[in-house]
Amino acid sequence: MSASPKDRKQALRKELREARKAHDAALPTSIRALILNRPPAPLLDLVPEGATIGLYVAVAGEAPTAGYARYFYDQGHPLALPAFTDRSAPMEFRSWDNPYVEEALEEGPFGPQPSGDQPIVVPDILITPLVGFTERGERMGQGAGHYDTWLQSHPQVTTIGLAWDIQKVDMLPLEPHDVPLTAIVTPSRFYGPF
Ligand SMILES: Nc1nc2c(c(=O)[nH]1)N(C=O)[C@@H](CNc1ccc(C(=O)N[C@@H](CCC(=O)O)C(=O)O)cc1)CN2
Ligand SMILES: Nc1ncnc2c1ncn2[C@@H]1O[C@H](COP(=O)(O)OP(=O)(O)OP(=O)(O)O)[C@@H](O)[C@H]1O
Repeated sequence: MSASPKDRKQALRKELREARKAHDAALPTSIRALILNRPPAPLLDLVPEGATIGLYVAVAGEAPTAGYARYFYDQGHPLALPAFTDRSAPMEFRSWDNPYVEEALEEGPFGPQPSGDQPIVVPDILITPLVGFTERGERMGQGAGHYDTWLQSHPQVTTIGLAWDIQKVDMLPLEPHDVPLTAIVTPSRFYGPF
């Protein structure tokens, strides 16, 4: 019997997480500071004035978001980050006051997140982490279904995947709940809008 999409995803996820880590670790510090430092013009074309931008705080291996966070903040956009009340709670977004101040965040079950005092918001533009993508806008994440579940109840949101070029694959095992992206940005290319 051939493996199910879920099993094939898990195997590919392991491979791509390792590739992503190795790629990131091999980047010279002086180069890393320049990469994905400012959103490219085709991304800005998708962002209305005043739109709330959902971001993520990158962990080791992930495409960095600090430059985009500061850029959008400087342009007057409200920012938001994923937040969880506990490990089994669904993902929500809470306001991110100030991307220049690290202490503004507290430790959540999946990393730094805004404190529970911050209002819950719905981003208009969502910049998502990913483990793998295709040039057709298909996305594979960490496998917890956090983004797919949230996006299913917020289908109007514009979703932008942020990734290293090496995370592109020809095919992803897909399941019916997988929500495709509006566009993808890598250090060398812009894919979409689809
Ligand atoms: N930076 C970042 N923030 C994020 C996500 C993400 O992928 N990256 N999420 C995405 O949904 C949500 C949190 N959900 C997560 C669910 C599972 C794992 C996870 O399994 N992590 C692995 C390590 C992965 C690696 O080595 O790259 C682990 O803990 O073993 C991480 C986050 C929201 N915030
Ligand atoms: N819309 C949904 N409704 C209910 N469960 C879902 C939904 N989307 C995903 N799931 C659950 O989450 C599990 C993981 O899904 P999948 O492997 O597609 O996650 P992913 O795309 O890698 O992660 P994410 O969406 O967090 O980035 C699925 O097996 C499923 O049980």
